[in-house]
Amino acid sequence: MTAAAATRDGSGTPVQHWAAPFASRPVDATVTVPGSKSLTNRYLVLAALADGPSRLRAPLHSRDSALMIDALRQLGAAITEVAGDGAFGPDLEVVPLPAAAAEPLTRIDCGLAGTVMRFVPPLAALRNGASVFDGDPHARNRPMGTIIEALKALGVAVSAEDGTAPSSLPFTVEGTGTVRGGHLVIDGSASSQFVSALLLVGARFDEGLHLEHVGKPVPSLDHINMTVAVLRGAGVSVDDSVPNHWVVAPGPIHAFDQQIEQDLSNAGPFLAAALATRGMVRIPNWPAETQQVGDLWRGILARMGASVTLADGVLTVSGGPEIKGGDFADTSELAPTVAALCALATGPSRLSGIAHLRGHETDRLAALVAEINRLGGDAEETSDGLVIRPAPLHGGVVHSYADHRMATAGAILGLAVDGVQVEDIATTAKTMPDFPQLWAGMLAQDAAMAPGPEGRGSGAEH
Ligand SMILES: O=C(O)C1=C[C@@H](OP(=O)(O)O)[C@@H](O)[C@H](O)C1
Ligand SMILES: C=C(OP(=O)(O)O)C(=O)O
Repeated sequence: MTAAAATRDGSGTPVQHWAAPFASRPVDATVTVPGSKSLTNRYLVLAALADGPSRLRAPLHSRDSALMIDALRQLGAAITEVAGDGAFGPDLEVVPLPAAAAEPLTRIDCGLAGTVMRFVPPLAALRNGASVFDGDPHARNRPMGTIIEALKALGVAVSAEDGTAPSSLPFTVEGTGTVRGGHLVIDGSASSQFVSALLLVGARFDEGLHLEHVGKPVPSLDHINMTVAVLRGAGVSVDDSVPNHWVVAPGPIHAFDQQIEQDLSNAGPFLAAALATRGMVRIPNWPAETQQVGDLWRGILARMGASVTLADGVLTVSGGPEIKGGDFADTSELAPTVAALCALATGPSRLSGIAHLRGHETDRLAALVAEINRLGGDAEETSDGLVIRPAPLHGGVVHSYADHRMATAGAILGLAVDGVQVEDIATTAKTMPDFPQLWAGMLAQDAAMAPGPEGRGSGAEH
């Protein structure tokens, strides 16, 4: 690792800084990124509930997928790594959860993974035993009330160790092996993952599930559409024809053999590098059709002034003479990357429809404002997003708040602003353990990185 400096975190532990490579010339690179977090963790859950053994080809191997694998193993699934063709690690074979015999208490570590803390508790309700859920310190701040209340409304006991009614981690799910299901009303406005979590298991409820959302709009609808698509692919009948209603018929979830698409959201920082350096980045194997929110990059980056083409499965993005600001609504998990580009834009930008980012890995709206402004930028929070105006940026430390997307946002800024250091780049392991190496590899293809006073240009952490 190129450790330019270190500060200490709240417990006094030194936190290393990563000297973000500064690009003295345009990048010109072809990049492949690891498998999709959202697809990997959905297919792992479905495989654990399926009617036979399943295989995931080219899945993501990262902290979030490892947490999901561990959680499903705790619940009784057998998951083994088998050699495959993926460039980023082995395939996975999954033997589903056994039928519900009485099982001893188990503990599930959710880390900071929203997919684990939201998707696994409903599964634990189908287990005949108690499961204790907890996670990283910040995980205890993430919204969980909707899933806890949903389970209780379904007749599943959820308790806290001190006997109080929990509204966040930690809590215990007292599974009995079966859930009746039926009509369930929730408020899914704090996270689409509440809806996805319940839909993923709904077919295994005795009466299936008619899920109804009431309240402010559910965010990140692309992720719910992804859930519906993977369920249908496994033979589950889902009716989503009425807005805010999803009807999952009871029945088997069929075992599958599934290739996992690369993570198009994580392709974002690399595509952003084309704009930040006025260069060109190509991503092969871009799916022709996908439910991933990252497919929105094609429109977003074009509106920011890039030339974007998708031909023969290769997405090519070329940066223009300037990065254009604009209005960007409902960018979901893409927002930190969009915000980093907006901080480099020549005109003002407004990001909206992302109030729920306050409940992500960190309060992303506050974190983006603090870190962009720390580098001399001009960002402010609105009720449901951000306003970012052009301002000359200077070097400094970008804090990552244990948030992988804050760290990669810092890397993007560092391409265009000399002297940026990113605190705790290793936090990118949440969804992309190889990020420092992939970033360095992208830049090495250009072989024109500016050597700087603190070892600029190596970029990789070892
Ligand atoms: O279901 C999923 O895989 C995800 C849903 C979204 O959550 P929110 O609806 O909380 O934004 C997204 O931001 C997250 O990164 C992944
Ligand atoms: C919000 C995110 O993650 P999680 O799945 O933990 O909610 C994210 O990856 O941007």
